[in-house]
Amino acid sequence: MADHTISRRRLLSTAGATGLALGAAGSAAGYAVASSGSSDGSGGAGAALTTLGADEVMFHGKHQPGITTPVQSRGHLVAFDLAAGSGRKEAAALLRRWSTAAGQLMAGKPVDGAGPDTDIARDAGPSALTVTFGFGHSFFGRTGLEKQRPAALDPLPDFSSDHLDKARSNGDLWVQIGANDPLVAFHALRALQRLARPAAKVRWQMNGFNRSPGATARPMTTRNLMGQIDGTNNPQPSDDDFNQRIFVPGRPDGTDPLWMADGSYVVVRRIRMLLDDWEELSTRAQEEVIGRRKSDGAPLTGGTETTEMELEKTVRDGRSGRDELVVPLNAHARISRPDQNGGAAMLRRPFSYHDGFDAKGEPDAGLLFVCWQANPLQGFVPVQRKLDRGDALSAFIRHEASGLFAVPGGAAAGEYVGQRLLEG
Ligand SMILES: C=CC1=C(C)c2cc3[nH]c(cc4nc(cc5[nH]c(cc1n2)c(C)c5CCC(=O)O)C(CCC(=O)O)=C4C)c(C)c3C=C
Ligand SMILES: [Fe+2]
Repeated sequence: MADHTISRRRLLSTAGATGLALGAAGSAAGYAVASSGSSDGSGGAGAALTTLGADEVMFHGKHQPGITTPVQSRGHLVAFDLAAGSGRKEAAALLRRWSTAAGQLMAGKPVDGAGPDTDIARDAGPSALTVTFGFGHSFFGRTGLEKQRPAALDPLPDFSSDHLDKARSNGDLWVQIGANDPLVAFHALRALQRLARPAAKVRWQMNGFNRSPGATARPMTTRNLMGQIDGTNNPQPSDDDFNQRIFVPGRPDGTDPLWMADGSYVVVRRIRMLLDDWEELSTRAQEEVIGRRKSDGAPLTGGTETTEMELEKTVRDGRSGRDELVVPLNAHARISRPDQNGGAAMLRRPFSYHDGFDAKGEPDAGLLFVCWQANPLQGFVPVQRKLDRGDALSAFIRHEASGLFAVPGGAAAGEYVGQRLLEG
């Protein structure tokens, strides 16, 4: 996380009054320093860009950006299919174009690979933009690279509660864009879509959001559209087994092909929330569905958000006179735990979405569930199998689209993402 992010705020503040360094940083980054004077103290001529626009994430690195990067307030998930006649050569050229553009975009620079820059992000800083690329199962057949297809990309099993739309699922290539500014995010989306031509075209696209940084008095875990604090018990980079759980080893042990070194597998699910039904429940009933308090995310057994859940704690039920578990057996946060799933764990990094209201007036809204793991068979799959069988939350959600993608390690300077696969 920290190794990817440098704060331009810090860069600009240490540049001090020299002007030269500030100007150099500003022009190298391709964003303008505010030039309009103001008499109300809100920012005068030459005021530095010191808000969240200045945050920059590095494109080159061991892992691709957008995995351990703090989740941004705006996200675009896009799948592309290679065009008829496009094979390995065209795919390699596309990944090269995309990687060059991603590096420019993440540095806040204009992109000119598909004609002049659109100017959509002009005046803005990089705003913590990240661009992440992945390969779907179908990519390998299209490019004659079947032998390089990881076993971990085998299609996910069917789950009994699935209502999947095939047209909005899977795809040859996957791109995740995240930024803390909607114009910066759309600028990247448009640039990458233009650069895809004529090799590939959009198969599906989903737009998501999270809370804006600075919207709360202190940094907090974000809330989802059911109003719950969501993300509390994610694996932390400081955990001893974090890398082992989330990333393919730097020297794959034979389970994964070499080109997946330092990569990860991402499962993407568009999960609609049945909000009209959910909002009929009392707060207490909603809390029992999850097993945590809505107000502060603490387990129902007490404490604060980070207090360990007491799975065996009981309370005497006034009506039946029996001792009942405080956290019900089918509570979502109980049954999704690693210790209830043979150690299976994943890094959840979702965006909320809202695509308007349907003919019945119900919101088409929910979670673009994005989770990362070294192996989906030791992450998403066993947990979703368990949830599919008996999650109290199931009555209030519907899985509508699904994707599984292999996300290779980060590109070194001068390299493009996937080069070891496409030129190996
Ligand atoms: C298969 C994996 C999971 C799906 C699909 C999923 C959907 C989903 N989850 C919420 C809300 C919450 N989930 C919480 C915890 C949690 N969820 C999963 C997995 C899936 N969730 C895991 C592994 C965990 C962590 C369990 C643990 O170790 O404690 C929580 C509690 C707070 C937290 O830890 O984040 C909430 C709230 C929704 C709304 C949803 C689908 C729309
Ligand atoms: Fe969950």
